[in-house]
Formats: sequence, structure tokens, C-alpha cells
Amino acid sequence: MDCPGAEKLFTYRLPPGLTIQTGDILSVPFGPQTVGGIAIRCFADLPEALATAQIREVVDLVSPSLFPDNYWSLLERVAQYYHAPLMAVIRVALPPGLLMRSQRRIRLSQRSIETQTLTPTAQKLIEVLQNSPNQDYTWTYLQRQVKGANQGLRELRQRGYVESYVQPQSHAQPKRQQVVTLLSSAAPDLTSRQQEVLVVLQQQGGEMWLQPFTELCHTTPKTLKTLEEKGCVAITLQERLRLEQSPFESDQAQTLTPDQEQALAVIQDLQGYHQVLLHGVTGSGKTEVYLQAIAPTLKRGQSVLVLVPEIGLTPQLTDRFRARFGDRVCVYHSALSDGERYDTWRQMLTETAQVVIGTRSAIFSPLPNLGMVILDEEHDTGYKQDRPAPCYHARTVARWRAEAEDCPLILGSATPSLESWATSQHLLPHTKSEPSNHHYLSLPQRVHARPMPPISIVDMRQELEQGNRSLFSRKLQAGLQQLHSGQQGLLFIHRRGHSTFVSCRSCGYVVECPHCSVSLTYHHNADIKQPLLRCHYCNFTQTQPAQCPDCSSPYFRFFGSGTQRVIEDLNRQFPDLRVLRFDSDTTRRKGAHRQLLDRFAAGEADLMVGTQMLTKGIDLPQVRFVGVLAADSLLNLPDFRASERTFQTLLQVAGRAGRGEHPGQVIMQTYNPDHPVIQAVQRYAYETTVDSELQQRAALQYPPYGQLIVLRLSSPSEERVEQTAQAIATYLVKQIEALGLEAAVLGPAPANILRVARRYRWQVLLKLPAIVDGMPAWTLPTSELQARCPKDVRLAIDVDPLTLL
Ligand SMILES: Nc1ncnc2c1ncn2[C@@H]1O[C@H](COP(=O)(O)OP(=O)(O)OP(=O)(O)O)[C@@H](O)[C@H]1O
Ligand SMILES: [Zn+2]
Ligand SMILES: [Zn+2]
Repeated sequence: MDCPGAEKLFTYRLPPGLTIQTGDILSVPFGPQTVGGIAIRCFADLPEALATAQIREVVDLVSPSLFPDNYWSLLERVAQYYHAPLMAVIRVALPPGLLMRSQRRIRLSQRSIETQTLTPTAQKLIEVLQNSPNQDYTWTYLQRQVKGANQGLRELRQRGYVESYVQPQSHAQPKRQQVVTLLSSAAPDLTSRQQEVLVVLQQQGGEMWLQPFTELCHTTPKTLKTLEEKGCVAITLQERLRLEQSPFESDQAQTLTPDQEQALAVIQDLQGYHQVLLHGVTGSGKTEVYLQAIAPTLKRGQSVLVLVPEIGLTPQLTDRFRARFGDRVCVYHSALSDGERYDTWRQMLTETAQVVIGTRSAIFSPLPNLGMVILDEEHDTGYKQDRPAPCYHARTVARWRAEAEDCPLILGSATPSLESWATSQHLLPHTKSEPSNHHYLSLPQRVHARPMPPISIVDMRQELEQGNRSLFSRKLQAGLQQLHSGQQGLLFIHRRGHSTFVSCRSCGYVVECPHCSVSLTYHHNADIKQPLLRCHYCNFTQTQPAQCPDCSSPYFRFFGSGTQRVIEDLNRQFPDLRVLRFDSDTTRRKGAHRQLLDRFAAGEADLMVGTQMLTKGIDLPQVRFVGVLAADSLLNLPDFRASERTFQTLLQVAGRAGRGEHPGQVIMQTYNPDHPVIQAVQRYAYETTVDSELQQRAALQYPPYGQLIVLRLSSPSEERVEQTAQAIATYLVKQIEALGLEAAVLGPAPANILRVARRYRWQVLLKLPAIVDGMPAWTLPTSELQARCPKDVRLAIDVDPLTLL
């Protein structure tokens, strides 16, 4: 239903003689209006809850489905698996206002028309259409010209004389924007600032949109005006398509390394659905493999979907695709304006073979002829939507989509998720049965056999013991002192989460839950005197010990130091170091990521300090140094995936160093130098780490050996949310017993952040046996669960949750 605010599905009756199919575009009555709608499901019998008298009739079929064949079953599958309303899935998949922005048009479909037998209205319609230059008019125009056009149209369509279709509205006013073009870089009496601006413009290929250009060189339109008066530049208006564009230089396929060559050969041999894990260390040239796998697919006339975790963080990647495939590349993500999303979406509906690069919701791109799906950095948690419903994982949906389209799915990563690793090694029940569909390809070396940067581990307990109270170890300080623009560095700080854990400053001991093997989180509020430590999986609680249970030291450290504080300390200790801050505070504006990365790439700073964002897609040869402030803050997240996460993040951030000709260096500070994960990172020991982690998962039936579902409850009433959580847990336990399922209910427990936006939050965790053949071991009785929630308690279901915070 193309009507703002319509949250549900509505049922309509078909008038006699009209047949439709799922996905068809209809016009239907809605309140006093007639609006556009999409046929979602067709029933032969009326659903029980509805009375015949209430049901209104479809006005007309506007156009046959715009969507690829399997499209609607994919959306239905997402809704079903993730226990989400279908309407919520549609909202994620389709751009807002899809139908409102389209125009219905009518055209003649036959030349020989016997007008004598037609009613006068129908005759009038034919006459108007015949007089139009293309025998084609908008429906709105026809309605204005002919009274009772509706009746006449129905008659003409039954005879097959006309057809109805939809077309995107041509934008009455195409978007025009100012462009700066370089005319001459020499003119008398230019200030050095003005000369600088001209040099930048030249570097950018001599032409740029005015607004990004002023941002890029920190200048004002006024300065450019002056330059125009001096005859150095011209400022003109040009039409700007609302497809996101950036200037690109073209490039050619590189000569592949033998490993790349081998991987590409396997991919190119695949026929139909296959899942491939492309495991290539950082800097091994995975992107080049994607590019060369895509080229022949496009040549065959098929489109390719490339998913990336966050588009803002990977402008370099998008540039490389554009450089190779030019304007056959579309970029689609939720940060586009509604207009841009709509334009891109319409572009994707066309039969042209194209490459769509997008974030997780782009998995729903309506490409009619899909030949390959690629997920870059497949381990990234950005692929999972936490809220609102549907809480889907793009990798899971990508698998369904590739299966339905019968095309290969390529998962690429330097640090594959346990799920993908186990699948590619045929370790899981559902992959044992069909090993030939799952492939493992490895790029174990960097291009040009460049070495992986050596990783040094610094024991921060010793630093303290030896009197260094600064955030930076002596080794890290020495590294920072060597930085300059030809040898830049990155300093990684874990994003300050809401959760804090407690660790002993003398021995590194961290308090864990005896039942769940996750660290306990620190809770302190004014009402309770003694701070509490709590497991937010199972609600085990204990008081904060006064002394370390391991070494009796009274010094504890509460983790979580933000970028701000680090930068202040850096400025104090290294006044000459030029520092850029790259975190969620400094990158909020659209395009800010690219701008900061461009400035860094141009050598405007020696060191870039940032959070998780630093781990992704930075491919700069002059970055030779990487520092990690506290490797532990990740390690002790209260989550059973903490080890996996830490391992992945640390290897990714380390992988930014030494990608050019000169070797790199990585320094990681920790209070747990002996922790197996830290040790494994230092040795780049992916396989052994993953194998031992998998053993632990198997023992506790955590994913990928079991399935988790978390039921999140929230309410303004603390009491009611707790009672409801309790009631739901009890109900689930009874059901599980009655059905004889091998499942477990954990909790209920309060969420780690108990109160958010005035709502108290509790959760119940459900542990089920692993998925077999794509089906969960148990389909949750959602309506029974909803029925147990009072009015002011909200229930959200998260299937395969990635965070349990
Ligand atoms: N065959 C090749 N010959 C020369 N250079 C190459 C080749 N393949 C890739 N490169 C270059 O090597 C660099 C690293 O490649 P790329 O960014 O694709 O690595 P990656 O595996 O995606 O790394 P990461 O996972 O760290 O992002 C790039 O600058 C790329 O242009
Ligand atoms: Zn201790
Ligand atoms: Zn616990």
C-alpha cells in the first residue's frame, strides 16, 4: 500500500474478470482515496477473521509485477524466519514512496480497433489516445479529458485494445548544481592560498562539483568567485543525476598472483548455486579477484550484487569498482536521500547488466538477472540488523537469494566468521550432506609476497610496575615519535561501549560468570551502596570484590576510555604530532568519512586516531605503523563471541600496516599478554584459534552448533516487564518439555542497559539445536508469546542475534 502510515496488509476482493499475480501493481480504494498498492498474497478463500461485507474491491490492475520472479518469496521467507511482519520486510526492501513517485500511463496496444461496438466513453478514450503523438497518455490526463474514464478503460482492456503500465515520473526539474572547471592555473597576483586551490583542482582532474570542492580544500565560494573573475576557473550549472557519483579514473585488470589466479579459476567454473569462502589475508588482493570474476558475468549480460558492511568507510572500494566498470556501477544504501534511493532502485529494475554496491539492505535490490552475489568482509557485524524488525542478517538472506537465483555466492574475508569457516570446512550437519556446494579458497599471502607486519605485545602491567602511568607504553611512544607524512600511523581504540567490565590492574584478572563464560558487567547506581557485577545472559549476580580473587591486589580498572581523552593526552605528550580524529563524532556529516580519509591520504596528518572504523578498508601504502591502545576492552565484552570479535578486529586493524613497499609494524597494549587470543593474534594463527573456539561452541551448543533466539521485552513499567519476561520464560520451558525438544531457556535477565528511553528492558534467551536444511528446529509460537504481553510491554524477537547486550 503506497500510503504513508499504512502499517498493515489489507485484503481486497478481485472484480470479476480480473486476474492478478503476486507483485502486480494495483489501484485500490483506501478511505476516501484511490491509491497504489502491490499484490502481496492471493487467497482463494477469505481468511476467517474477515467478514465479506467489509471487503472492498480492487479498482484495477495498473501494471504487471515490476519485480524479479523469486522476489516475493524471498521477502516472505525473511518475514517467516525472522518472525517479522511482512510489511516490515517490505519497508526494508523497497524505497519509500515507490508507487507515489510513479505515474500510471495508458497506451494503445492494437492498430485495428472496431470502434462501432464500443460504448461512447470507450470510443472517446480511443479517440484521445489516437490523437496523441505516441498513442500514450498519463492516466491522470485521460481522466481529466474523458468523463467516466474508469468504465471505458476496463472495457478497452478486456478487449485488449489498450494496456496500462507505470513509469517513473520524469523529474520536472532535474537537479542542477554548480561545477568548478579549471581554465588556467597561471594568472598574475595570485595569493598562495589561491594557487593552492588551483593545484587541488588540477589534482582532481580539473573539474569538481562546487560544494564538495570547497570542503575538500577548505575554501569558500567567495574565493572561487574571485578566481573566476581572474579567469582561472569557470563556475557553471550542470545537471546532476541523483545517482551517487564520484569522479573516477579508469583502470585495467591487474596481472594476478598465482593464488588469485587459482581462486578466480574456481569461481569462474561454478555453475548454479555454490557458496565460496574466499579467505585472503589482509592485503592479499581479494578485491581484484572480485573485479575479475565480475567482468565475465557482466559480459554474459548478468548483474552482480556486491555487499559491503559500511559504505562510508570504504570509498576506496567504490572508486575501484567505478574505475573498472564505469557507470555500470550503482551505489545503494540507506543514507541516500529518498530521491536518490528511488532513482537507483528504478535503475536496478532495468534489464541492463550492472553492478550494485550496497550495504545490507541492498540484498533486496530488484536486479532481474542476477549472476553473482559477493559479500566483502563477510564476518562484519554490520550485516546484521539489530532493530527494528526484521532483524535479518544479510549473509543469510544472500544465501537464500543466491539459491533462488541459482548463482554463486562469494564470501570474502581475512578473518572469516566461525559460521562461514565451519560451513566451508564441512563441519556442520547441513553442509555434510552437500559438500560439493561449499568451497574454500585461500589467499595466504599478500600481493608481491609483502610480509605481514610483525605484531609486538606490550604488557601494561609491567609498565605500571615500572612507573609508567601514561596511556601509552614506552614502546608505543617510541613508535609515535617516528611518524611523519611519509610514514603514517593509526591508533586504534575500542569504541566505548555502554558496558564496562572490571579487571585487576596488577594481574589482569577479569571476573566472569561461572555459568556462561562471559565477563560480568559492572552496575553502579545511586540506590545501591555496593557496586554489583552481573551476568546479563543468566542474571547471576555478585558484589564487586574488594580485592582481586587471584592476586589480592586492591587496584581495579574500569574499562572504557574514549577518543577524546586519548587525543588530549597525545597533544600533551606529543605536541608536534599532527593528529586526525576518526570516530562517530567526527564523521557524522554525509561525506565526512571520505573527506577525512582523503586528508589523511594527502599527508595532512601523521596519525589517525579512531575506533572500529579504522579496521575497515584503509589501503594506504604510507601507513606503516598501527597501535592498539587496549586490546582487552574487546576481549572482555560480555558476549560469548568476544574472542572471535577480538581476534577479527585486531587482525583487521593490524592488516592496515605495511601494505606498501615498506614493511609495517604493529604494537598492541594489553593487561592480558598471555591470553590465548592475544597470543594467536601475534602469531596470525587463524586456524588454530578458530578450531579451539569451535570446540568451545560445540560444548556449550552456541552457534554455529546451536541456534540462539533472544526475546527482548521492554516496558515503561519495571515490574510488568520483569513479570512478563518471567511468564514467557515459564511458558517456553513448558512448551519445550511438552515437545521433547533439546532446547534451553536462559534467563530471564535484565538487559545490560536496563533502562533506555524510559523503558525497562529484559530478555529471555533461547538456545535451540542447529538449523538443518535452512529450517530452525522449532518455529516459535509467536502469537502465543504476544498474547502473554500486556499492552505496555513490547516484545521483539531477534533470531541469530549478534549482540546480547
Ligand atoms: N595482482 C596484483 N598485482 C598488483 N597489485 C595488486 C594485485 N592484486 C591487488 N593488488 C593491490 O594490492 C592492494 C591490496 O589489495 P586489496 O585491497 O584487494 O586487498 P584485500 O585482500 O581486499 O585486503 P583487505 O582485506 O585488507 O581489505 C591494493 O592496493 C590492490 O590494488
Ligand atoms: Zn589480580
Ligand atoms: Zn551467566
